Amino acid sequence: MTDPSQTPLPDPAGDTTVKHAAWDQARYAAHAAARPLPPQWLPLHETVGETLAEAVTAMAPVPHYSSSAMDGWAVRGDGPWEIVTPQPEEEDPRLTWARTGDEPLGRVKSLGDHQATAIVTGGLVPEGTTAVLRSEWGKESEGRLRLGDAAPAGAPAPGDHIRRAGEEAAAGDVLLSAGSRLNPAHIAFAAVAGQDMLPVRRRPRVTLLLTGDEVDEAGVPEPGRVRDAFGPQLPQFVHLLGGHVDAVHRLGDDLEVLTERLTVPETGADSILDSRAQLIITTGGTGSSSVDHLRRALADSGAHLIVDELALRPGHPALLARMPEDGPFVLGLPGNPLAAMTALMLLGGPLLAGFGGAALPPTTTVSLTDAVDPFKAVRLVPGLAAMSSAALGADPLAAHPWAGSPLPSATALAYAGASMLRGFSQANVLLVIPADGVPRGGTVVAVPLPWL
Ligand SMILES: Nc1nc2c(c(=O)[nH]1)N[C@H]1C(S)=C(S)[C@@H](COP(=O)(O)OP(=O)(O)OC[C@H]3O[C@@H](n4cnc5c(N)ncnc54)[C@H](O)[C@@H]3O)O[C@H]1N2
Ligand code: MOO
Repeated sequence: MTDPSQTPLPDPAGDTTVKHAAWDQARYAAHAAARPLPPQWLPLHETVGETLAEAVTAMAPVPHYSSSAMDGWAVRGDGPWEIVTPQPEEEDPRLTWARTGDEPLGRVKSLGDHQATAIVTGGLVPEGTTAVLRSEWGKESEGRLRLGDAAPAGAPAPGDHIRRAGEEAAAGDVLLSAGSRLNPAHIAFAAVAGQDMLPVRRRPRVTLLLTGDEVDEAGVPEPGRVRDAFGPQLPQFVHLLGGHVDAVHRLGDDLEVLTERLTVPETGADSILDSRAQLIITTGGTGSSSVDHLRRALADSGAHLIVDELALRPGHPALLARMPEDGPFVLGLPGNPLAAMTALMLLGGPLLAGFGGAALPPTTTVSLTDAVDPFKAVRLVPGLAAMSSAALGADPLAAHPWAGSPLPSATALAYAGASMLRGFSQANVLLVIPADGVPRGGTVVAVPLPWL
């Protein structure tokens, strides 16, 4: 396999800056920088799509009582059976006294030999019940129940149509494991197992600062202006990576405004140093022109640079910093749209996973359907891989390097310039293409996009 980075990984505890980080150094340093936030308990209906922080166990046996699976009769022993009916609750005279006559009379609590009592699906079976006879197979007359003509020989077999308490799970059984991405089926099962709230990974609060005087929010812009590629999608992209965007500010290109936004003290409803914001993502202004102010604003505010530029294209001016005194992290995404997306994947994804206490998001290995030309630097190229998310985390080369199983194939997509989105719009991975290029059939690392 062609591995473009043989450089040592940074010390996560170090106070150093990784300059010109290789793709894997960037991921590692960003992941190691975040301290996991404590899990958050949410009501069941708010947990779909969230990641379970701890295993979920059954609060009680599932099902928690033995019940009938059919409408019919609970019976004990062989027929014919004497039909018994519910009697008033004699122990409590107030219940008998208050009855109007139409109300149900409680239930038959136990059956003697050759007794039966009517039961509906889901009904609690009386003690001593040996089977449930479904309504189609029984015939009632003069207080007795017999097998009808439709009943097969031997019906009902012992245990027929009884859902036994605990047959699905015992109390304390692990039903869902930590790290599961919760779907509606998980929630339904947790509910019947008696859970009301689930512990999920906390999503760090993210503030977006979108810079650029030339950016329009709608329509087709005049020449010289650009349509905003970030505002409409970055909150959702951040959500897919494990964060929650709760504030978006558009700043234009102004050093003072940017510095103020990065450093306003923790007062006022509009503050971005509000204790809820763990990460500030900026777009644009990472360069060194007269209208690019991010680096200056960070230096003026005493921020520490964790990653200073990436040794690849597009995305090279990206940075990851931290405001002083354990303030928020600052992820500086370049203004070029594809450069911003590659930097978000290499720095933002791992950082947000680290906040959630999750492992570094896996990469995988793919084999290229076509050759890719050399370039002056390592490139991240949008790619379309013939694989599903099920294959992730099970990189065939990493798991079984000796097995020689076929790798998923991937195609490097065209329109992959730093300012372009056409290739990215068709991609499900970012391919790490070494500067030497790759021959047809060559293997490369693929960084899965969160919609793979
Ligand atoms: N002399 C040099 N110039 C540039 C270099 C360099 O090394 N030397 N690097 C180039 C690379 S690579 C990148 S990436 C960009 C970095 O740009 P900035 O982060 O400073 O971003 P801006 O200058 O503000 O904008 C760049 C480009 O992106 C467009 N942009 C900005 N915001 C948006 C948005 N919300 N939606 C769509 N497009 C946006 C902006 O209009 C510019 O076209 O610098 C290169 N230059
Ligand atoms: O590296 Mo720039 O970030 O090519 O787009």
